[in-house]
Amino acid sequence: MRPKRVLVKLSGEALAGASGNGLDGATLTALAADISAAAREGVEIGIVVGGGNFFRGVQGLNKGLDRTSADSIGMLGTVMNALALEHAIETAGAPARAMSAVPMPSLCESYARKRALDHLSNGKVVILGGGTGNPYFTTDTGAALRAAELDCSHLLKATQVDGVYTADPKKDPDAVRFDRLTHVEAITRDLKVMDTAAFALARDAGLTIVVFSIAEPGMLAAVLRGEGRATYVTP
Ligand SMILES: Nc1ncnc2c1ncn2[C@@H]1O[C@H](COP(=O)(O)OP(=O)(O)OP(=O)(O)O)[C@@H](O)[C@H]1O
Ligand SMILES: O=c1ccn([C@@H]2O[C@H](COP(=O)(O)O)[C@@H](O)[C@H]2O)c(=O)[nH]1
Repeated sequence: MRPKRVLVKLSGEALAGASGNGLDGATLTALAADISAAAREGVEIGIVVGGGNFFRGVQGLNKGLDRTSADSIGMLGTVMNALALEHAIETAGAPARAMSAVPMPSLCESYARKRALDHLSNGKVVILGGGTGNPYFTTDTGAALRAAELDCSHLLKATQVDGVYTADPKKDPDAVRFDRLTHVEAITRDLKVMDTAAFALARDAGLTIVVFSIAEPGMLAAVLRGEGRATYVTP
């Protein structure tokens, strides 16, 4: 695979390193170095970053928050991650621009498709915070949406596991890994590595999803070369 433009869904939880919470400096630096190296190979890279290291909306429900407020807090977490990544990627040597789906102009640029496309074609890594900008969604769905509207050929899910399994491999030691499957199989088997809305949107947009572990250094560049351990979800 030598794509022109890709959308990476980067796990928020991965930014926390071993602590599992917030931002870990060494982890952020290592991820930024990988992203910057991949960008230097000439691929246009958009990133939708998750927020699992700060807050997921469902956690707020246990604290008595209503869903909309809880999701708003979750979206703010993803913008914090986008700002941290923007700085770390620029420090690693690639130009980067954070944009937020929730306008907060004193902190970063608001998301607009044509501006994002301009930044990408000018060689900037574009980091998209705020998911879709709406409650009741996830950053997986946001990633599928942005991949479709930014004309990306691939949605690369950079996460904590090395592919899609028959069940969550963190919980089920008997889970079996797929090298390849279709969007319809992922939906009908209810595989929770991404939510159903994200799989459905990716299927409708004809996007190939590549699921791989971002914990392994150099994996993003390897996946872009069509190498490395990953599961391919294809139409
Ligand atoms: N069938 C499955 N195959 C692979 N992983 C699965 C499966 N079912 C559940 N998972 C879990 O899904 C996780 C990825 O989902 P999720 O998007 O919630 O986390 P993330 O990538 O860390 O993003 P964030 O932290 O930003 O929310 C994996 O780490 C894995 O534990
Ligand atoms: O479009 C969106 C995207 C995200 N949220 C909220 O943010 C958190 C964190 O995102 P993850 O995808 O779980 O990493 C999510 O749980 C939602 O609460 C949102 O409301 N809308």
